[in-house]
Amino acid sequence: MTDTLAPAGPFSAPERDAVYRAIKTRRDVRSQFLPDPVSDDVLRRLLTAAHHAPSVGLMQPWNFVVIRDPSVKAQVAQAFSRANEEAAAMFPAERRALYSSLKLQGIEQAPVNLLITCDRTRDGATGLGRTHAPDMDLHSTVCAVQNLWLAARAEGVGVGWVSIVTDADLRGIFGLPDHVVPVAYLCIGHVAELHTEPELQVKGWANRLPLDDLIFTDRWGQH
Ligand SMILES: Cc1cc2c(cc1C)N(C[C@H](O)[C@H](O)[C@H](O)COP(=O)(O)O)c1[nH]c(=O)[nH]c(=O)c1N2
Repeated sequence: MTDTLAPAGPFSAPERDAVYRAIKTRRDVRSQFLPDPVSDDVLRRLLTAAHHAPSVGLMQPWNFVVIRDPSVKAQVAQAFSRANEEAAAMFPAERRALYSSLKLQGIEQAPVNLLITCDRTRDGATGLGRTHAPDMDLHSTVCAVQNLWLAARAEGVGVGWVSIVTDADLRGIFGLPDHVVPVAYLCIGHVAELHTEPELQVKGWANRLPLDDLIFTDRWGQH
């Protein structure tokens, strides 16, 4: 392949603002999905964004299972309900009521669901960059999720990540072979409004931590 270099200076101010706007106004969506269909063109752009994520050794371990069939969504919704009941029981009583009041998925409301998987064998047992860090394929797949999530914000499309479901249920519903790991189950649909702060913050579950508390210098724990 011919090697070409492209200019790599900073974006123009409006372009830069747009990138930071997508980052800051992206939200996890559970309730705001509109019923409008997500066109094949939009979905293709989102999947293209995901597919341009960095990956260890250029492994590209992801696959994208696009789900529109209501009967498949219903199976995932049932799996969520089972796991969510178990989850609620794990919290101390004073947190349990708040937990149970939270809406934590939009599986059946969202027109499209997407399962993003990681094929752990795509690059052999030890691809470049995984010889001593075998989980880098999973981390790469998460990079793809985040690319999609930000691209979706720019498209006016909301994304909600549902992880309150067992791997075993996802494996069974989607027929995943053993070497394929379910990484992200996403609910996707157009949105007209988004919370300006994380919904879990609005509802009193958790707060964004001060950035300066999280920055260390030269050594973990050293401010
Ligand atoms: C790996 C992973 C897994 C989940 C999530 C996120 C991520 C990164 N989030 C969304 C999460 O609650 C949300 O990102 C934070 O509360 C911050 O809010 P915003 O994303 O900024 O709106 C999430 N939300 C939810 O309602 N049900 C869920 O099962 C999950 N699971």
